[in-house]
Amino acid sequence: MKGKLFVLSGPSGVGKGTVRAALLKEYSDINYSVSATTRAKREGEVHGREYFFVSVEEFQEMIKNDELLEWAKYCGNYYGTPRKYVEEKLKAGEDIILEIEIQGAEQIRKKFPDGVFIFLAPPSLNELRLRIQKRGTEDETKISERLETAKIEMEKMYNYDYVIINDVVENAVEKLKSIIIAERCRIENYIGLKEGDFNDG
Ligand SMILES: Nc1nc2c(ncn2[C@@H]2O[C@H](COP(=O)(O)OP(=O)(O)O)[C@@H](O)[C@H]2O)c(=O)[nH]1
Ligand SMILES: Nc1ncnc2c1ncn2[C@@H]1O[C@H](COP(=O)(O)OP(=O)(O)O)[C@@H](O)[C@H]1O
Repeated sequence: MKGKLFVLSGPSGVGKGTVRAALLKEYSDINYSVSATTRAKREGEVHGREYFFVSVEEFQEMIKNDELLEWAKYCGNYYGTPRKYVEEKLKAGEDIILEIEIQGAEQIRKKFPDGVFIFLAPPSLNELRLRIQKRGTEDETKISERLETAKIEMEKMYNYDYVIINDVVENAVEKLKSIIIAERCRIENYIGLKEGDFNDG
């Protein structure tokens, strides 16, 4: 069985990282694709764990060499998904989750129409501002920029397969798990398999 591609998207500060980390604690059989970025490393971030932190030149080289499945410029920095890891895992029958912004998700949708696209939405824009402020990783100018971007991003919600409103983290994680369980049970996954091939417990 080919692996499934899950794409978690939504505005900055909505809680994608928080929800994804909680999911991965429980679902060790989902692989997280670490992105490349040109943005400055935040305190506590580790190269190869949160991101592969690269220079603009290195990022452009990756684009040129077709090493990225998708990439986007977001609030002044480049972000992209390394192709090799994702392709290898899917081919090996393992599931992958991408946590990316909206423009990147649109590119992935074109390349992987069978992917599962999940939009994480804030309870309100005001709550979104509070979350970004509380996280304390951006100054006021950057926060305003992200909030302006968020307004445009919210309009894209209807292009997704699922919407999860991240009111309480535990509830959002439960919903994400339910989506993953349901998607793994789809009849399409079993077409062409023989009884002896059923191995998902
Ligand atoms: N298109 C794309 N977006 C990404 C990728 N990696 C991260 N992002 C998104 O880029 C945006 C900014 O990320 P970041 O600077 O880490 O801020 P944060 O998500 O608010 O913590 C977020 O919406 C991320 O989900 C990627 O590989 N491709
Ligand atoms: N459901 C929630 N309720 C309250 N705060 C949350 C919730 N989900 C995430 N947060 C907080 O909001 C901030 C942004 O979350 P984060 O996961 O970094 O968002 P993103 O990855 O989408 O930018 C963090 O400080 C996080 O602890």
